Amino acid sequence: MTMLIEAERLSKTYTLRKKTSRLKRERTTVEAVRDLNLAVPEGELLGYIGPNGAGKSTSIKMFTGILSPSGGRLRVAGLEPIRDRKQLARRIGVVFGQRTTLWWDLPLRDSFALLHRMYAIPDARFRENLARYVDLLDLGPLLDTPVRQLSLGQRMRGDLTAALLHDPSVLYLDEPTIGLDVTSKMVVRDFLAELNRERGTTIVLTTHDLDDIERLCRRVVVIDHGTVAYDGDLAALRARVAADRTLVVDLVAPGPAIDVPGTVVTRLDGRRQWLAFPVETNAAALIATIASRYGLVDVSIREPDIEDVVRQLYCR
Ligand SMILES: Nc1ncnc2c1ncn2[C@@H]1O[C@H](COP(=O)(O)OP(=O)(O)OP(=O)(O)O)[C@@H](O)[C@H]1O
Repeated sequence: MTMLIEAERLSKTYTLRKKTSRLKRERTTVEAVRDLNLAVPEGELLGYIGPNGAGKSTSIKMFTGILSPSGGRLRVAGLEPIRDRKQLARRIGVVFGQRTTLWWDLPLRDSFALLHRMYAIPDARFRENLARYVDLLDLGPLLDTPVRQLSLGQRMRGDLTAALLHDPSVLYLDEPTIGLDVTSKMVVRDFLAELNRERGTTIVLTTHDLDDIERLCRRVVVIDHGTVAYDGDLAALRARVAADRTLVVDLVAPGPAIDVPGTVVTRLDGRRQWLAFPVETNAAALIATIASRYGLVDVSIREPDIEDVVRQLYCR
């Protein structure tokens, strides 16, 4: 199996200089990525998820040759990202949901023509790819529209095409469905699934939308505190940590975390507390115990969903 991304004990430390007085500056360091091990084979559709500040963007910036690692070993498509970044640029595509790589004032068609030149894509291949993606993403009627006049969903379809015209082996997507309506999300997801299936493009997908993961990814890597907290399939992740249900409790007044054996408070917000408890626990008995010791106003039970699964993984 050919590995497209190989990271061994990869790390990145940021150094910050903070002004503490008029003359003094203090140096602090942030270990954004530490000892990260990851191997992504060709053709994978990988969900790369984790809480805010976990180190996802930093690691992806290293995978794409934008940031140099502080330590460890990294190869992408057989290249060393920083040393070989020009060669690497031809092998990868990047889409950021929050930003566009297209030229704001130019019609889509002209942005694509510029990319044709920048990547020196052979004419026939450019024409063939453009026709294919314009058809799949229904961009025909929009080719002469300036990017600034496109809706978010239309722009995302344009960005996906722009990232793929040069036939990259790996496509990195950062929140590709953020802000999109349900229909546009479906278009993007169907397109990515087909791209991976038909062309074998390796996809690394970062998203906070767990529906994206559920619908697309066979394998999930959870990053936490700069390192891999879980690497495996989604079903096994769910099985590993989803054995908990959540009791949402409203108390008469805010107070300390409820202390009842067999439960763990996972969240506390004013009068409301969230308690994780194993599926096999008798919920009625648990509620009765809490009611006998705390001033209870309301309770509800939530079955585990994938967000809980990830949150519980972090808690552990
Ligand atoms: N340029 C920078 N200088 C200093 N610290 C940084 C820089 N970029 C990121 N960090 C810090 O590194 C850590 C990892 O950040 P990173 O952006 O990689 O996380 P993330 O998982 O992508 O988060 P999010 O989901 O919020 O995008 C955080 O503590 C962040 O504050």
